Amino acid sequence: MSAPRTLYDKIWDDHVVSEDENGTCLLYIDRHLVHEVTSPQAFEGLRMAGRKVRAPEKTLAVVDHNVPTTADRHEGIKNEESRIQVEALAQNAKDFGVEYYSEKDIRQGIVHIVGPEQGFTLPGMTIVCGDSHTSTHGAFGALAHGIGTSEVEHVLATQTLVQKKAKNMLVRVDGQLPPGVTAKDIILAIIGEIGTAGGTGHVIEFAGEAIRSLSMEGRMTVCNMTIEGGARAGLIAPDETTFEYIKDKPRAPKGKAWDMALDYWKTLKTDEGAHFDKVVVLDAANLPPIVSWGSSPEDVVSVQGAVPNPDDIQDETKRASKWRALEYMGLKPGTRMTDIAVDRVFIGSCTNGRIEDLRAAAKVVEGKKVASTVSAMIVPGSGIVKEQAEAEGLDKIFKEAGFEWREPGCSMCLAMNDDRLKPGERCASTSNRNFEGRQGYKGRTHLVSPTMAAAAAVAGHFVDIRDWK
Ligand SMILES: CC(C)[C@H](C(=O)O)[C@@H](O)C(=O)O
Ligand code: SF4
Repeated sequence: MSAPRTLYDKIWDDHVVSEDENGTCLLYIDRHLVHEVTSPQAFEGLRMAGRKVRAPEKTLAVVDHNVPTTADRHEGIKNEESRIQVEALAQNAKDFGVEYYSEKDIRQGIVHIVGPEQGFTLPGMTIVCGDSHTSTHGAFGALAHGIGTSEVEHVLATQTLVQKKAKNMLVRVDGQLPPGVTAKDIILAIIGEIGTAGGTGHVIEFAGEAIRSLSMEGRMTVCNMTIEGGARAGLIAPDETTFEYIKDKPRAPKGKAWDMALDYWKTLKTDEGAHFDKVVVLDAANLPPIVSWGSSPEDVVSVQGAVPNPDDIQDETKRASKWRALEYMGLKPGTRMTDIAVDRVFIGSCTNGRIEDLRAAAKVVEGKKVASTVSAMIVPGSGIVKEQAEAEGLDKIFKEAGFEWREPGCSMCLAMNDDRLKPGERCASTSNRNFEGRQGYKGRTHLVSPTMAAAAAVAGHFVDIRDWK
């Protein structure tokens, strides 16, 4: 009998092409997602070396970061810099024979929403993209992580990646989530617990009853933010929920190929007794809805809590950095989270821009109005999400409540397109990063779940969604 292995061990072992004495491996890559920000130099490198894309059929390109979300897309992109980046990807995809979803394609959207939606993301695969939130795809039991631009070039040219194996970490969330508490709160709580460096050097497998009970959308939210906990990738073993989600996706295997794939996918779980280098256990029943207060995703507190006092921190460097965060955020220790007023609300991003997120938010705002002091918008994660939401009438609910209903893209998740916070503006955001300037110069970001963001839009300040009527 061979030694028991983790899910990560299994996927890793199945993809090692070669290994040298110091443990550096060449790993086969099954799927490569490409967006306009991190690919131009990579394609240029290929062009200069006279190389081709090794496996165009395993590569998929889509524009997301730079596309405007307001304009009619047939009018073209007005912002010069954005237009150049978008056109470069279109040209590169054409020159190298890679499938490409342009801003006019219904399948266009945020790369991490598009992959799963198309069935391009499947269990047991190695998946890379020149983007840190590639960890999202780990929700399917795929080994998925972000790579840099020189690695993008390497994968385009060879369909392999040079990698050293990471350590195994287990995060188990036992029990059931209370009503009003979501996948977003789980992952914010985990990062609050382990810190932004807690997963460094590890691949995290998420397990336990609360994780098992999540939909695929919820699992993607959890894995999406694994990178914010410092880990290389996040993984959730595939199960019936996974298979059900994948079944009729355009690129999912069909017929006999489906049956064979399913047989393999069912082996993708950690063996009993497999070794984890680090283990963290949380109880779902104790989790509240969470709001971030600072400029790091680890700066989190229960919505029932208050802005903490950095003076309570022992470590001098950390204390100074948290004071700086409070100054940036324009907050004082002791302020109750529910007393913090917001100017903007952003519901979208690869963390929470999927159909289920929009359904949950719509339920909260139905028949209500966005506060007069707030400007709020909904940005579906893809054209398919947008279409589905409109078929269900969610757009009407949002528009009647006073939300803007936008075109798909990364939007205000990061200040790379026209959607930005103005200096000093405070935003309840369903995205994943709250660094200084992330949503715009001097903008103030509070990370929350879609239902918490929706409720804040109506109330004008944070509210405990568990009290919502
Ligand atoms: C622009 C891109 C390289 C970046 C990333 O790697 O994650 C972005 O998507 C982000 O979320 O900060
Ligand atoms: S939505 Fe945000 S986090 Fe996701 S890929 Fe786009 S910029 Fe990065």
